[in-house]
Amino acid sequence: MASISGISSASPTLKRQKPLLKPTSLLRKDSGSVSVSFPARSKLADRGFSVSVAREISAELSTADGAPAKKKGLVKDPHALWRRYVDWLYQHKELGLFLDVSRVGFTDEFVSEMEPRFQAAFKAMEELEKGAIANPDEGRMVGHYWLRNPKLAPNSFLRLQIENTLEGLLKFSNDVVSGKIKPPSSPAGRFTQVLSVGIGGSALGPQFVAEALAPDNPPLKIRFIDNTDPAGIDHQIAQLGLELASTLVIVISKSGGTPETRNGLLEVQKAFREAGLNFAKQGVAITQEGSLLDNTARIEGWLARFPMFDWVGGRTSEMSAVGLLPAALQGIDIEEMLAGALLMDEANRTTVVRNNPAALLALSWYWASDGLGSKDMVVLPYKDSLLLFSRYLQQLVMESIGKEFDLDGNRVNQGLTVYGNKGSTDQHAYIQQLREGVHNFFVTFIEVLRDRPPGHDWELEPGVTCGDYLFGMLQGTRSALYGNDRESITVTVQEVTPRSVGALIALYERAVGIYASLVNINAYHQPGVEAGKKAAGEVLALQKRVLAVLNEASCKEPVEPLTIEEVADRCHAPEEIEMIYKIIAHMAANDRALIAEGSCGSPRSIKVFLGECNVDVLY
Ligand SMILES: O=P(O)(O)OC[C@H]1O[C@](O)(CO)[C@@H](O)[C@@H]1O
Repeated sequence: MASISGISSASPTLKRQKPLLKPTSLLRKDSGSVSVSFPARSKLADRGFSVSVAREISAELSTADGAPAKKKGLVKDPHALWRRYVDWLYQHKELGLFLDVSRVGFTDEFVSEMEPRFQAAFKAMEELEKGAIANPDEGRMVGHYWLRNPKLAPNSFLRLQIENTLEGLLKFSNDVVSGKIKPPSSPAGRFTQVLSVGIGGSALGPQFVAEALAPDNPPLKIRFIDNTDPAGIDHQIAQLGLELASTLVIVISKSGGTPETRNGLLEVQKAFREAGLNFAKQGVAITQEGSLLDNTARIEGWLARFPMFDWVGGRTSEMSAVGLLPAALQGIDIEEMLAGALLMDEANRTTVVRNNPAALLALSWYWASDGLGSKDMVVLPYKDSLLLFSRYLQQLVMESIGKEFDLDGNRVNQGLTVYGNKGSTDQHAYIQQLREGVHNFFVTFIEVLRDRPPGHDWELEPGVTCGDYLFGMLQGTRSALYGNDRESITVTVQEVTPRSVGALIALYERAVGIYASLVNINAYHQPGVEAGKKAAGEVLALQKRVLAVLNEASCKEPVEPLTIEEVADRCHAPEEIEMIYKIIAHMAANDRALIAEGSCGSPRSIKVFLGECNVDVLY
């Protein structure tokens, strides 16, 4: 199998004992002085990849007079700043997209120092696009770039898979929208609603795109179940009401075994049964071939199944069936989304950093956060329809970059925190802190030049429209933050269209990939989330033991209420007493356990039993 040149595929766990280099004094950029020293220089420095190298670059970059480059501070002279703006402004003519990194303070020396690392990242990206095992821990190729340009796929089998899936989902969505494919027993005579069941990468892209691009009156309206919260699920089903009969349920899960999604499916199927509806005739699965979900859908004869490919990660799946099918059903032009992404990918293939928008983003992130995630990325789109972009980017960036080990097995605890909502709304919330409070962030403004469709604008005061205010708020905040040494990036698009949204997604997917190479981590796996899933499984297993113990005591004559200590002892899990208390408190809050004595506020006082004895499970 191919592997990316220059990147070791060694298992991270093999070398985890390596000591972490710790700065002996703090890096203080804000105070205008940088003071960092290290107990030892990393052996990896020469390899041009590791986090310790990032620290060294931050610390050692020198100007002609020997002062650290970062000590220079931000350019403030208006003429020099204008020159910097013009010099660094990136424009993608065809997409009408601009990227301004002039308000990030990287120096020319820094850019030169980073050049070899960028060239290595470009090489790695080239290998990835050719089909290298770019996700070594999972032994997987990483192929989301092929989705918008199937000719790039490393073999004709994969190319055909992509093309056939796209063709199939376009036909399916056309048939649903036109009413050729219809629900079996709806008075509407056609599907009117989509209920999407999925979580994480199987929800965030479709949610973002729906909010950004769905027309005011879509052919099918979309709702989401993206959690195992029973009340949230009930709310979605209740909102559908009688329209459940004309709801197309799309269950999305790459693995086909994610518990939250399975629970959502079971809850929806129950609602269908209770309404006397045949779920299979209204169910669609998007999952890997042969997964549990795929097999269920096949055996139960669901309306349709679409593949999720092994080589597409959840957080980069918006241009696969995961994102495209829900979008198409809402009347969104998915071919335009793909075209925008393709154009952006092409631009991101240049190996000249200043002409490569994704590289410019990665460069800015690296500078602003010292290649260590020392500053958070606040994403502020000044456009309501882009509200969910920050939430979408949160997963894309944090699940990709937030890693314990680098590709050489060194413990690095990398990350880049992303949060934000929208402007100017957030100016009336937390931007007070950004301007004046703790300096632990940089901002990305997303600017949309077109305020509203042509012909609808009016001046709400002489010479000023509503959109002018939005523009003014963005520019004012950018200036005010910079005036207080807060760095920012601005991405500008003409309009929020399928093409520009496709381009934005592709821009950030690539920036994440390049940044991951710069800091030498695997962007394409997520070992950390497994720990939480495993622990949740253990809690549920313990709950079953607690139930069995309570059931046995509750089947006695007379019923024997138990203290938490007694339950823990009888479960042979005295060390789990706190968790047992929480399990019992949760069951009591849901009327599944009854408190005979005491109250949950004082755990030692409780005596608990079950309202009913279940003789079938007595052991
Ligand atoms: O599509 P699936 O397999 O249900 O996974 C959903 C999400 O869960 C994660 O695996 C994290 O638990 C994400 O990476 C993924 O997008």
